[in-house]
Amino acid sequence: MMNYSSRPPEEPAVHAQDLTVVRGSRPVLRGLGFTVPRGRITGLLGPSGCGKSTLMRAVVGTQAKVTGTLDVLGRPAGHPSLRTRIGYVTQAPSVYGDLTVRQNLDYFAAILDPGKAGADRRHDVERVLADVDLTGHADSLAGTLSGGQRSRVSLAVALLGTPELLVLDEPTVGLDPVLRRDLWQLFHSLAEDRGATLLVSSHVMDEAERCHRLLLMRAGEVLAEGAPEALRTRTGADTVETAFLRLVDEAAAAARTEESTR
Ligand SMILES: Nc1ncnc2c1ncn2[C@@H]1O[C@H](COP(=O)(O)OP(=O)(O)OP(=O)(O)O)[C@@H](O)[C@H]1O
Repeated sequence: MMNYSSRPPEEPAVHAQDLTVVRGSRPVLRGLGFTVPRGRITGLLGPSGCGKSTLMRAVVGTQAKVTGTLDVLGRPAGHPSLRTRIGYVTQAPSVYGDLTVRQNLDYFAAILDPGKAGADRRHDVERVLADVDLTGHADSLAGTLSGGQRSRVSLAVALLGTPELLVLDEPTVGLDPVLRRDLWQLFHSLAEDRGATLLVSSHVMDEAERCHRLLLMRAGEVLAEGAPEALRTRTGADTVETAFLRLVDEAAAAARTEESTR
């Protein structure tokens, strides 16, 4: 299988220090420090509005008013050389409804690498169709697909360039359990067989166990990072959801102590 990453695995794919993002007039990410290891699936988990999409936008270089350090694949986030090395799938599927699935992929493949020979491009399109299990729908108009199928077309677009880093914003939202399981299997095969790094956001805590590593976020801050098992052990919890709630309580208690000693 194709290997997506040629870098040593010990260098993190993403390294953030004192990362702050202001949206409107308000800081929505405040002094974050974290790493995303290469070749692993890192889950970005936290409640709605805690800043997951903002953090992902900062990583892919589309977010304004970012300060602090944010290095991605060894370059500052947003560096032009990163464009072809990162695949980004937003929450809103970005495909043309009046083109078939294959036409969408042909179109994006041509934009991504205009110089590529037609046969190689067709090979790429067939590969990503198989990856997201849409070969049987290749000639359907994208506009006639279900929401979950359209999301998978967006994911296929992101896979066209064999990116080293895939940033997926809530990719399993609204999918039935079978499709969710299949997508997680694909994520694992991308990481384990091809060496890709995945940063996947979710506000569903039961997806946490499917990740190698977690960044737990709340209100613009990273509460904790580590493997699901380590976070459960550290907090004496049975599930990541309970671990998260204990970490929230711990953070609130620490804030009260700090307040009372001022
Ligand atoms: N365009 C904007 N202008 C100002 N504030 C914004 C804007 N977009 C988002 N925000 C604020 O930034 C904060 C973080 O939003 P963000 O979309 O990153 O959260 P999220 O964790 O991804 O939420 P969800 O899970 O609902 O997608 C929220 O408080 C939100 O209100």
